[in-house]
Amino acid sequence: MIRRKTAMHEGDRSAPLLDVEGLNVHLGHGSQRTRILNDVSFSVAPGTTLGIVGESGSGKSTLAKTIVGIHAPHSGAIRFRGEDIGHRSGRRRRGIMREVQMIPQDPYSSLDPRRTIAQTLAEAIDPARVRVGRHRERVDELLALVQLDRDAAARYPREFSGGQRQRIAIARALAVDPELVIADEITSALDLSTQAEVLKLFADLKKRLGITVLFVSHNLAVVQEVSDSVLVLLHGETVEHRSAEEIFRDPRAPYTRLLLDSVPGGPGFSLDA
Ligand SMILES: Nc1ncnc2c1ncn2[C@@H]1O[C@H](COP(=O)(O)OP(=O)(O)OP(=O)(O)O)[C@@H](O)[C@H]1O
Repeated sequence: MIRRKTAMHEGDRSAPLLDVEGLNVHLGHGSQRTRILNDVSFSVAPGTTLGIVGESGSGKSTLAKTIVGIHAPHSGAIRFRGEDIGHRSGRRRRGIMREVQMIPQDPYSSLDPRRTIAQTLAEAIDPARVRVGRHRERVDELLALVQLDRDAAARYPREFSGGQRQRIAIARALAVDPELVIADEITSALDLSTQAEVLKLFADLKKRLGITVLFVSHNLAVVQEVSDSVLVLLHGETVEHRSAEEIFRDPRAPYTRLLLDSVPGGPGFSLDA
């Protein structure tokens, strides 16, 4: 059964689920090694969404990948439910990582073309929570959650459109009942009307399941639709980090204003579109 996450945090709603402090990340090798993230700090309360915005190359994906353990921090802390996971490795880190799921950017390359949707989803299901005999039931439940028919289970990724594939990628991320979902540019590979559909689904799921989300996008208008607070990155540094309402009503940094001005059709991308 899909749980509603916020119920788990009734007792400590004020404690952040994710708390990043003074994060520095260096990438590359030898003399090519450069600082990609510089002293980045933020925290995310359970059940809320932090939008992370910035132009291409600002370090958004590096931040997401460092949180899920693909890159190691040079210094600083990444606390998940109070435990510093940034420098952890091995079983404990893998255990925590099941609770943090990333939805990748490109639904065309993120699904294994040789596996049916049922196989892809069943593989992601947590064996500790769902008995093998109940996998099919759980696959159906996940498909329903992302509004796909049951018969999608027996089909292969090539039989689906980009938007449908991204729904499947969302279902796969939700298969383990994660506490934190990192959505990395989940709509950027889709056309405009499909973007709106996937965003609407994602926003509904977020509300229904009470999951905590890091929503990464270069598009401030998209971020506005789904975020409670926003972190604006430029060249790996924090430009602005405030509530979404404040940032959109009164952007302080010139760079944030620039991002808002560059939104096609002006700010206010609507999920009702
Ligand atoms: N593995 C790596 N080794 C060296 N430099 C890297 C590596 N990955 C990313 N970079 C550099 O880090 C900077 C930030 O890249 P990153 O992908 O995090 O930005 P982004 O904001 O997510 O942009 P995009 O939306 O284009 O992915 C870029 O200058 C990029 O060239």
